[in-house]
Amino acid sequence: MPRLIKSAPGLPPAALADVADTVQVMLARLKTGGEDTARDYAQRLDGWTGEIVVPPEQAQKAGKDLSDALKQALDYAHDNIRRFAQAQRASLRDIEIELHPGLVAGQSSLPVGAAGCYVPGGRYAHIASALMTIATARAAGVPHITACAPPRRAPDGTAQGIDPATLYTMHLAGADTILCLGGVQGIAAMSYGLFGAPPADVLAGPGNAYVAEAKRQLFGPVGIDMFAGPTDVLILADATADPALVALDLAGQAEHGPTSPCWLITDHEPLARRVADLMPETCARIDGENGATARAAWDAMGEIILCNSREEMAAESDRYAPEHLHVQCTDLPWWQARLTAYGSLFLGADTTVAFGDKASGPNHVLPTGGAARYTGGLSVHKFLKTVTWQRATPEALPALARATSVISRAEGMTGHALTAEARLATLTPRACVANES
Ligand SMILES: NC(=O)c1ccc[n+]([C@@H]2O[C@H](COP(=O)([O-])OP(=O)(O)OC[C@H]3O[C@@H](n4cnc5c(N)ncnc54)[C@H](O)[C@@H]3O)[C@@H](O)[C@H]2O)c1
Ligand SMILES: [Zn+2]
Repeated sequence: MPRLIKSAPGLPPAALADVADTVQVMLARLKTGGEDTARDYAQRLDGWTGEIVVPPEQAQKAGKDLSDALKQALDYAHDNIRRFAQAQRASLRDIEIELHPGLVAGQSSLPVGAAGCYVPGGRYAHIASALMTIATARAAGVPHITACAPPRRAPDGTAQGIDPATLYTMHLAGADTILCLGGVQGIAAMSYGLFGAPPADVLAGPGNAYVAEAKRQLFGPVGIDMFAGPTDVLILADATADPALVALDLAGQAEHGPTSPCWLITDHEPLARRVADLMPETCARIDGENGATARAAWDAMGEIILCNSREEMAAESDRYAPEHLHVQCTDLPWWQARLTAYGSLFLGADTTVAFGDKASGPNHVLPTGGAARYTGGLSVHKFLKTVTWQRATPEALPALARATSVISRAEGMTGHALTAEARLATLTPRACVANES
């Protein structure tokens, strides 16, 4: 049986009901009040009274004050993320099959007409998120991409436009319309087609509880990538792992926020104890407020689980179904073959989760809170529809129409039977005989 070396006391029950109620009221107001209501929320919640639509020239110009090092890093990350998404798209092949003589059916992947990409920006400037959603929608072939991000606050509290690096990246990744709008009002503007953008068919991108709840409530008339909660990470480490590096990887991801779970599963008790000892000083290595955030997340949400074997470790990991799963053990092929529930897998001590968060290629928008049991992360597939088609010629009709007629009558659906039988009636006796023989 696995044993807890450090347990997670958790947080006081979150006011989730409040978020749901707030979002419901906001969406209803935004639906009727449109752009005026969106502007009103932008002012009230984010202090923003400037233009909502950012012209492409302004987005491009936002790059001029960025350092060359940042622009090169963004180009590197964009190239990896775009090429990974393009390879996903290329892996999808249309199919066509002759099921019977005269009966042909097929399947194609078609992009949605318009995507809405949310780029979060309240606490941090999530520059990489712009690449993850927009470049992926572009690779899927979506003809119109709207992207929104909240205005940032200057140190004196006054609202300014979208963070310049984020804005530049939204343009770089290929957004057609950029809105300076955050939270529920941003999601609603993209979904309802405000400010000149076409209404989104799919909404994608991470965000805080208000953003996630707005997407959840709008789902139905509009598609969403997934419902995302606080980010989480799980590290699997054996006796060969470096405790200092494991502690740093846990603390580094705990920086996301005080509600972000970070778990360590190991079969080596000295490692478990050493990491537990190292965590406070490791969190303190992270500058300023972020160090305190990581420490709060570790204290409330961090867990260390000691298992008796690697089989037990793998089973326990699958039960957690983490968003990010980092294996710092020997025999990586064994782990890759064995593990079945994760958003994205990071194989080996050299492959830190931050690589995937920022620059390596596979998407960082991933299922949280155990949702990796039933879904993977954001990919071109979320912007594509798998549609089917079929064509029947007279040669197929005797068998096909008869089967349809018999099943329809057995179901009591006479109208359906009649439509099938009418096709049989169009056949010349010769065709019928030819097909029956
Ligand atoms: N899993 C991932 O792939 C991933 C990547 C990047 C970011 N994230 C997540 O994105 C989130 C970013 O959150 P954030 O808050 O910093 O930025 P955000 O952009 O998601 O939210 C900011 C907006 O929240 C709205 N808001 C704030 N308080 C409100 C209130 N009381 N009522 C109504 N609306 C309110 C404001 O309109 C503001 O514009 C984090 O939870 C982070 O973990 C996840
Ligand atoms: Zn991260």
